[in-house]
Amino acid sequence: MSLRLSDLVKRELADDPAIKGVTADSRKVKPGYLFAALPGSTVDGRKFIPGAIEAGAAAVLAPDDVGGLPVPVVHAGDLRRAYALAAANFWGRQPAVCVAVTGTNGKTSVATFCRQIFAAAGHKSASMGTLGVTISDPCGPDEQITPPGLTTPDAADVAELLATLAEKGVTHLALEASSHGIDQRRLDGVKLAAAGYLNLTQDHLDYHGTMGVYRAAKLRLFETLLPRGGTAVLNADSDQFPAFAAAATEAGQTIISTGKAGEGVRMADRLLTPEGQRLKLIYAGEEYDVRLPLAGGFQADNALVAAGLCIAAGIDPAAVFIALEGLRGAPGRLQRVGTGRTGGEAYVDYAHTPDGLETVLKALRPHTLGKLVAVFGAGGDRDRTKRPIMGEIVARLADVAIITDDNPRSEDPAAIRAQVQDGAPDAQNIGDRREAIRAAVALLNEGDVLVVAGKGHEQGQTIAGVTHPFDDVTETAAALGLEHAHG
Ligand SMILES: CC(=O)N[C@H]1[C@@H](OP(=O)(O)OP(=O)(O)OC[C@H]2O[C@@H](n3ccc(=O)[nH]c3=O)[C@H](O)[C@@H]2O)O[C@H](CO)[C@@H](O)[C@@H]1O[C@H](C)C(=O)N[C@@H](C)C(=O)N[C@H](CCC(=O)O)C(=O)O
Ligand SMILES: Nc1ncnc2c1ncn2[C@@H]1O[C@H](COP(=O)(O)OP(=O)(O)OP(=O)(O)O)[C@@H](O)[C@H]1O
Ligand SMILES: N[C@H](CCC[C@H](N)C(=O)O)C(=O)O
Ligand SMILES: [Mg+2]
Repeated sequence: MSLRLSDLVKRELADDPAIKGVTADSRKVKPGYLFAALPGSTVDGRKFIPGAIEAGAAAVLAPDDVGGLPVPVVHAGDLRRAYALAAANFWGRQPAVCVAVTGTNGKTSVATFCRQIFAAAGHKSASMGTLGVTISDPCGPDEQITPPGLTTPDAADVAELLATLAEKGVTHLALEASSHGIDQRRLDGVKLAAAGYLNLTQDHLDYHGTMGVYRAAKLRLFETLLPRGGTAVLNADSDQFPAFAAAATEAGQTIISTGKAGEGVRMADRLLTPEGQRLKLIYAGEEYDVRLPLAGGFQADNALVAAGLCIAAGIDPAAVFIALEGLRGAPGRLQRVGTGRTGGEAYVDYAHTPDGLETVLKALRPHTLGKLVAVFGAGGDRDRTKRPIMGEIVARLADVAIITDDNPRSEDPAAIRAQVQDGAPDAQNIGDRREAIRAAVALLNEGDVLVVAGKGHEQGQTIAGVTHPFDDVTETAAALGLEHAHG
């Protein structure tokens, strides 16, 4: 079957060429492609129309009149949405059941939990997000089909990946909806059965400007992306829960609220155990006693949202709660690395926001008989206003704070560290991350706990536009004198 431009943009067209692909990047255009000329945040895609046509573009999607072109031009007010819908129409197939999750922190954890629960219930499943795309086959090993990249990929990549997953027999997909991704319409072509909301705390103000605009981006998942009749799974313990519940109600969705204040999946009790935690959950009047093999109250919050999404996706609730007992944490999220030569435990975690740091340090405190040591930093070319707040939180909640570099990107690393230090005047300041990790490990004794925060699974340190290989787990294990990190 050959698709015409009119099939993609759903309009009657006099000039209706066959379309062979859809992209917003002129460098990816091949003969017969539809090129979407998106005015971006750094360059104006309209600049690349001549190059795209030279490369063989058969049609152009543009925001306004771009003047006499030799190929048909389709205009759209909401161009990014039109681009996402055209890509979805081009690629066609999607896994039968897609669920999405948003929140400042915890999206990757929830997406990987959903993938595991779906697989435990016998479905070929996948997750898409910060860690890339991973498929779980109930009868075989996991398969990673794309490496880590954007949390929510470009709309054409999303459409192609969904078609690839459906082709591979994946029936259940959980995807991360970043605020950038929702705002830039990267998910507008995805047919969602359910959507989850975790929390809204400070991050990304460089992009959104204010918390109100940031919140509006996340609300759009419920206002626009999740259809009427879909299920909204909402963490009732978040202070922003009322706004998300109101949006879901307004949009005609069923709500499953979760957490201590939840009425859908309610956490009636939580007990710390050496293996993780024991949860008493109430769902539809039934009580479930769940041994969650993960540390940290935040992982219980994430597990409940994942459970709600899987129930909304049609999985038998009893099977969902049993599956929680087999969950593995996402790599680099409160991942235990090992024990120091003179005792103490070291963890790698991905906390890179004020609330993430506060949450992980509070989660580790009950496991710390001695001192709590934190190595952390803040990313360059990202929200600057979060830096001193992150410093203040670590200075308050850890016993030893060591500020180091975390992807300074194009910024001066020492200037970023100084901004973090504004909130943590007494913290040590060691720019070189390897040296900072070694200094922290050297402090460890029996009963102490170290968390190396901010990079989690990342495999590189980006300095002045160059990414140098760097892995917190490997570096921490080496500093501990271990050959391999223990899980
Ligand atoms: C600020 C931001 O989100 N930018 C993303 C956005 O870029 P943009 O639309 O502003 O693009 P631009 O660079 O101004 O270019 C405009 C247009 O010209 C096109 N172009 C450009 C050059 C050329 O030669 N030819 C050409 O056609 C581009 O493909 C684009 O369509 O769309 C691009 C394509 O999808 C993304 O690669 C790019 O991500 C940049 C690299 C990025 O770093 N994004 C981060 C901040 C991000 O999106 N993070 C979120 C959140 C993570 C979290 O939750 O913490 C994520 O989902 O990963
Ligand atoms: N529910 C939660 N509440 C607060 N903090 C959390 C929660 N879940 C995870 N965290 C913290 O945030 C870190 C990142 O978790 P995760 O990768 O699951 O979040 P994310 O939303 O996918 O992040 P990103 O925005 O980079 O994609 C964890 O390592 C932990 O420190
Ligand atoms: N998705 C997040 C990841 C931040 C990870 C941290 N290591 C950093 O570089 O700031 C972002 O792009 O803001
Ligand atoms: Mg993520």
